Amino acid sequence: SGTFLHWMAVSSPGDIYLLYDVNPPEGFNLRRDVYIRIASLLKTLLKSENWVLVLPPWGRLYHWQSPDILQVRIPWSEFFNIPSLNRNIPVIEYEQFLAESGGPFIEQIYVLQGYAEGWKEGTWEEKIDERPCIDQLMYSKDKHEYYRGWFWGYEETRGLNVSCLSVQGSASIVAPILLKNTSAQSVMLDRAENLLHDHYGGKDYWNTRRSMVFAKHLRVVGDEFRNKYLQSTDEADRTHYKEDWTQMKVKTGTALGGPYLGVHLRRRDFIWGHREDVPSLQGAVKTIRSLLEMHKLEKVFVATDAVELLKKLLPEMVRFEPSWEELELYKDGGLAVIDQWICAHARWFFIGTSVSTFSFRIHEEREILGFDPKTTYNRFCGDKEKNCEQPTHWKIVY
Ligand SMILES: C[C@@H]1O[C@H](OP(=O)(O)OP(=O)(O)OC[C@H]2O[C@@H](n3cnc4c(=O)[nH]c(N)nc43)[C@H](O)[C@@H]2O)[C@@H](O)[C@H](O)[C@@H]1O
Repeated sequence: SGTFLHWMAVSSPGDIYLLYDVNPPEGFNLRRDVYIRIASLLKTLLKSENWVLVLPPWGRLYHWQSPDILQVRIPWSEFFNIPSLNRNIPVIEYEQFLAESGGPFIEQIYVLQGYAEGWKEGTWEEKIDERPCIDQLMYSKDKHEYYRGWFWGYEETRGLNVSCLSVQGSASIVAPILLKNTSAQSVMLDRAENLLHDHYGGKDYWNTRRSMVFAKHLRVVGDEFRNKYLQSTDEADRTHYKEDWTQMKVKTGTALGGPYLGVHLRRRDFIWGHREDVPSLQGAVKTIRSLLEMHKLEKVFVATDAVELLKKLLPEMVRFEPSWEELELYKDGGLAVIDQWICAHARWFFIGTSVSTFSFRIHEEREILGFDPKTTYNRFCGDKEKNCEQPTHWKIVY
């Protein structure tokens, strides 16, 4: 329908589709990071040819274990605003790719991998070469010689060709191969997390990051929660948001935020291996209580993946607790977005978990909203951590 086209990039015959996927165990916010790297590659490709990025459907993520809801084949529009993404690079959802390309085939799949020989110490060079596959392929040929594999839960999708690329370098290093070595109309890069950022924290990085505007329905849920339980409104907090990210340029320090402390406490697979930089629950609660006292705050909003254990130690914490209907509607990904959105609006201040990309994405959201960096770049320290280095401040390049 017309409305549908209006929301998507309008691709034309002759466009080449770029698809990608990420190592299965990686989480939501690490995947958002990989999107930024791929967007950078797409910008490079667009200088020579018309490419369109096909957004890899969300699903079957290791961390999304809420029972009784089917979390597979989730389009990006459930979590992000597609027109905003499109103001940065041309993107379409997988369903649109299927409709347009007329068949369930991806012509060329490149599985990205490292070099079997590793790299020589002291010499870093960017390189990419077609090489034999090192690990066992996650694709297998069926009786028609088509490749079957995991295509985001789309059982009918097949690959026509699979080969491996050893790569050591940033995203755009793949561009020459995609431009010269292939006549395929659809190319997929699997294990795309093997590519590094072209320029982490640069202008292109930030343009792509700013274009990742959360879906409106999730922002509205977060805003209503702020208003109802945290006395926080954009009016009073000076956190006016513009849906058109190209117009969103706030002077640092102008956002006030709502009268609460924002916390992201990552536990689960983060405490395996007894990491020194992650606090015990008791340690974290001690820090939270002293922060509340220091800033004379009464309320603390907590985003965490360790709810039950924390409830006993910090009964007064405010959390977004979805009803079953809300969980079914927003899914684990939507709840992550809502948690992040609320943490991003805390006044004084936000404290996250060391090296968690979930926390990093909150830093960036606060940067976009215009918070004073002092209120943002804080993390919990391990109980016995000696040098508890705080997160780096990444300034937006407009
Ligand atoms: C150990 C590594 O950790 C990396 O995670 P890290 O960067 O923290 O962050 P993410 O890549 O987002 O993965 C963590 C996942 O756990 C859930 N989660 C964690 N904390 C919260 C929270 O406070 N609220 C809600 N609603 N959900 C939470 C959420 O589904 C999120 O996608 C992973 O990406 C890697 O794959 C690996 O597992």
